[in-house]
Amino acid sequence: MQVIEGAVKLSGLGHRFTATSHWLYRNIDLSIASGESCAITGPSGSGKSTLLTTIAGWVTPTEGHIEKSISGTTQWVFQNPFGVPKRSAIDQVGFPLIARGESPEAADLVSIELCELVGLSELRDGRPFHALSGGEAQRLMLARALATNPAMLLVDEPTAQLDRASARSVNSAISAISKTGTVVIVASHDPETIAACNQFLDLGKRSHPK
Ligand SMILES: Nc1ncnc2c1ncn2[C@@H]1O[C@H](COP(=O)(O)OP(=O)(O)OP(=O)(O)O)[C@@H](O)[C@H]1O
Repeated sequence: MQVIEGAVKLSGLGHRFTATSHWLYRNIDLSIASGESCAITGPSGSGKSTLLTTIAGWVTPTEGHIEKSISGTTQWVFQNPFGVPKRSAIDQVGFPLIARGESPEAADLVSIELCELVGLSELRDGRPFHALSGGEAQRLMLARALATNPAMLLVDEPTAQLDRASARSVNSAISAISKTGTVVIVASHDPETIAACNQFLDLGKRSHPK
């Protein structure tokens, strides 16, 4: 896979939804280089998803700024895997490539390579999406997000619905993905996801100045 150079840098980032509401977070300085991963952790309501959407560019921060010296798309992977139940799992990974005009054969080759990266080589057997376990389906979502070679991958609570063994397989996949050169940022409560990342930001351990 192509290695993408650059970084995502947050400087003095702070957010509150209205001028009178409390600050979710302030004074966040963070730099995540291509090939690195960062876990954003903290209790429910501490602002993890808000920070992810701000990094994606969907929410304008109340203060501070975000500099992205990466070129390429941003992809999201959400907590609940979704796919077309009766289509083969491999096909789901290749959809974004076919949508871009790649041939089915070329899309299959990339899909198989990406499935191997996330520990799903066995999906070559053509099994349908509905036959996957929760952990397999979540890793398939990671593979699909990678199909368009994104510069940044945002992942929201990838192991929240999984047992420990499945969660571990997803955490290994996240670790493998960041090594391909994508900036990976994961919102998570899972200590093993946090340990699988190069750095972490704990929103629960920050003060909330007025
Ligand atoms: N658009 C919005 N307008 C006003 N308040 C919002 C908005 N979006 C989120 N909030 C509030 O901001 C706080 C942080 O929400 P957020 O979803 O970022 O937290 P979180 O840490 O991701 O929580 P969880 O772990 O439960 O997913 C919550 O109190 C939420 O209700």
